[in-house]
Amino acid sequence: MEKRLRGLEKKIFFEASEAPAVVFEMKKQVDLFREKLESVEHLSWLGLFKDLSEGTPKPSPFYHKRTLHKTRKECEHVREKFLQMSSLEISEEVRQYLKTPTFDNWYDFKKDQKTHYWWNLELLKTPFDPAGEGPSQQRQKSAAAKPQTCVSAQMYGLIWLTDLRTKMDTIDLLIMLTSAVCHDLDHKGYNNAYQINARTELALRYNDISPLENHHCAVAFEILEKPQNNIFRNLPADQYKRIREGIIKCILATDMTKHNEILNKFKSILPAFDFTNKDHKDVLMMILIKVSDISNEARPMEVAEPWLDCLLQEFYNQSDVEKLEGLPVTPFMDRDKVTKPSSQTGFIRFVLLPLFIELANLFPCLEQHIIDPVRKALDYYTEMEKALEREKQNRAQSESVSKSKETAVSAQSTSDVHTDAGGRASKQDAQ
Ligand SMILES: Nc1nc2c(ncn2[C@@H]2O[C@@H]3COP(=O)(O)O[C@H]3[C@H]2O)c(=O)[nH]1
Ligand SMILES: [Zn+2]
Repeated sequence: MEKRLRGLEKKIFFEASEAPAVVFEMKKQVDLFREKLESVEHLSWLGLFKDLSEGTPKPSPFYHKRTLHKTRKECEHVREKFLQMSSLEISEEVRQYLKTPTFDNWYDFKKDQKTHYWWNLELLKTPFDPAGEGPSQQRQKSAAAKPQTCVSAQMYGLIWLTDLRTKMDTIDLLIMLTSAVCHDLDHKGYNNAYQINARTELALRYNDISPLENHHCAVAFEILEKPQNNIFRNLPADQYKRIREGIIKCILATDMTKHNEILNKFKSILPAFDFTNKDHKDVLMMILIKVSDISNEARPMEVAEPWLDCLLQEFYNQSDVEKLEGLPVTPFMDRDKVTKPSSQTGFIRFVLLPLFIELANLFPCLEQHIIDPVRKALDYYTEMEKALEREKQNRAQSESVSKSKETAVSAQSTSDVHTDAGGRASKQDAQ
């Protein structure tokens, strides 16, 4: 928003040489909004919260183009929180709740004494980074920060709902859960298309091949390389190799440009799906992380919608930056082309449902948990889309009515002038 405002301001300066009062008013509002984000602790998952007493420096406007490193003090602070949480006992009630796909990431867990530390989002802001100086999660700096919790919780829920513990090895489950936690580490808030078009450091490093996903994965292993972080350090080498291979496969599968390829592979093996076949299991693992990754609409509306608003902000922000930097504009992110309902009806019809339906072919029990809520969301956004369309038509109609009224009034006054002048002229002629 700030960038957009700065762009508009530049344009106005060019055209009017002085910015009108409304621009200053908007700037004031943006400052107030930023202040709120920086000072309200429960919004800290957005990554803008500043503990002013510690005097945290402001991120540079080009923070998304470089990698941030935590200071030792920040790392110690996170480690302390991590240790506090690790020693917390989780009640049976919470355990059961976490097995359902209704996880509410907006819930203020701080109010709930039973879950106070465990779900303190501070941990989830920096998963697996209790002591090292690994790169932080940049996406937390973007408005659309998606706490890794949602995806990990969805994966955990899916494992329980489908009773995967009886069908797959524990190692496979460990791979899926770890991948879910790490799948968006240090997300830049700008997608691969942007990375490639803007020739960012990541695109250069990974030769334009899934730059973000390669980065998320590399960051995960960079963190795990430190012995104090490495939760797999006691495993034999062959198992570690299998886990590393599995995590890389799962995280790379979250690149949405691979969506059709993976889904088609899954469809082709479905009729004879075999849980003892490694290739089949590998594809299923990729499908499960993909489902978890994009399953926001499977959550209750009051949980899903605020997250979607953040995602759209991220989209609009990227397309604004693309416009400002003269890069190709990603169409589904363009604020002039997409609205919330149009974005969702398209995404649900063409991406979500086709994927979820195939998974439910293998696990029919999922129908009620992930497909029914997504269909409801589709109805909701279809209605919203229609209402917006009606509103647009009404506005266009009333604008054209008022325009034709204006034309009629000006035509009338012109003809009055003419008649008046004509009248006087004929009077003069008579005289
Ligand atoms: N329009 C829309 N896109 C989504 C939704 N959920 C996930 N996505 C997209 O799917 C992508 C998955 O990877 P990312 O998290 O990087 O970015 C995500 C979004 O671009 C959704 O509900 N609506
Ligand atoms: Zn991602």
